[in-house]
Amino acid sequence: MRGDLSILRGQKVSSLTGGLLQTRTLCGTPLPTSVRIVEVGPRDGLQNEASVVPTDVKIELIRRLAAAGLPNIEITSFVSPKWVPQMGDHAEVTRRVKDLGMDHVNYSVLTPNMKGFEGAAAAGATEVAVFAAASETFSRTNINCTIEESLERFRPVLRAAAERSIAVRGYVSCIAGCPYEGRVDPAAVAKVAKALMDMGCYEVSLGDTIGIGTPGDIERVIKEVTQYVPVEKLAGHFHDTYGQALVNTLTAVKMGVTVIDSAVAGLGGCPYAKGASGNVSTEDVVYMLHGMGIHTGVDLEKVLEAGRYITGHLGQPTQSKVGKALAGPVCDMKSKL
Ligand SMILES: CC(C)(COP(=O)([O-])OP(=O)([O-])OC[C@H]1O[C@@H](n2cnc3c(N)ncnc32)[C@H](O)[C@@H]1OP(=O)([O-])[O-])[C@@H](O)C(=O)NCCC(=O)NCCSC(=O)C[C@@](C)(O)CC(=O)[O-]
Repeated sequence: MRGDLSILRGQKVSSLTGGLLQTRTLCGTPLPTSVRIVEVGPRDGLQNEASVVPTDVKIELIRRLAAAGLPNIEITSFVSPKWVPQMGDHAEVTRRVKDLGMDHVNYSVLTPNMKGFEGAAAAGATEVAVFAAASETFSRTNINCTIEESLERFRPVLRAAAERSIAVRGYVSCIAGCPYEGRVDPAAVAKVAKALMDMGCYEVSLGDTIGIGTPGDIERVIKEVTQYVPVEKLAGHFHDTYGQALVNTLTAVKMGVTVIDSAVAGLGGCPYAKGASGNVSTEDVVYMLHGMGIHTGVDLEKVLEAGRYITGHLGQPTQSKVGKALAGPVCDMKSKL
């Protein structure tokens, strides 16, 4: 028997963009009224799985996430199938989401260079994401070029995207630490974030790729980055390797970040950051935000169902604390709350 989630349902936001009107507080800190969640499970979640998930399963997962009200879903990446075979069906996934009839959703795909962008555009992508890093060694390991070279590769992508009215999001990886270089200077993060904004990204997601940062680190990085990029243009992307992802999410939200990346069932990881665990789970983020009266427009029960669907397929337990709690005896307590 599952707990009664009815009090969490139906918290629709009138606008699916991040809320700027701050009416709630936490320990005296104003909080946003709404947060936009970017679901990265189908891409970040499945790129690191040992086996390649069948395209039909990916499409069904995306359908369920869209039906849960998630406004943004990152569905795949147009990278080399030799490097990341798990995303080798990128063109088919991109084409098939259009048949789902979920017009309220922005579907985005990763594109590291013009070859990726051309493939994405040919498959009908309407939003792409370019991804850089704040660490040289991670950049070389992940995308086989220096940070500067990666930015040079992105410029024509941004130009071509503008010509075709395709929106471009930017990522900066390793904002708190690098698996090869250790601690990363917030100034290095700010430099890359500013470069991505200057070339036309509509938003930059700050990725704690290896989940090593604590709230103090996240505060320092956001303070540094917001000297150059307005906080409304930032998203937080936190992995949970050290159990800090949810508290780092809260730290970002308290600092005014109103866009949070998360993955259903806490799936995720980067093939070039071995040992890093999944993203903060969408279920846990939605539970926390709704509990604080912050709207997301997401139906928690439906995300939980999507989580059960994909973990059932993968034969793995969910990494979502809420998912685990509601599958166990705690659910009886929850229904009495
Ligand atoms: C970036 C490349 C492609 C450069 O790879 P490369 O080998 O340097 O590229 P190249 O230009 O030298 O070309 C070599 C071969 O790759 C092909 N190629 C070239 N570009 C593409 C492309 N776009 N799509 C498909 N194929 C491509 C190209 O056609 C050629 O094919 P060949 O002649 O050998 O048959 C490669 O390094 C790669 O695919 N890397 C994988 C990167 C990746 O997917 N990483 C995981 C996602 S990032 C992440 O998870 C972090 C994030 C975003 O979540 C945020 C966070 O948590 O921090």
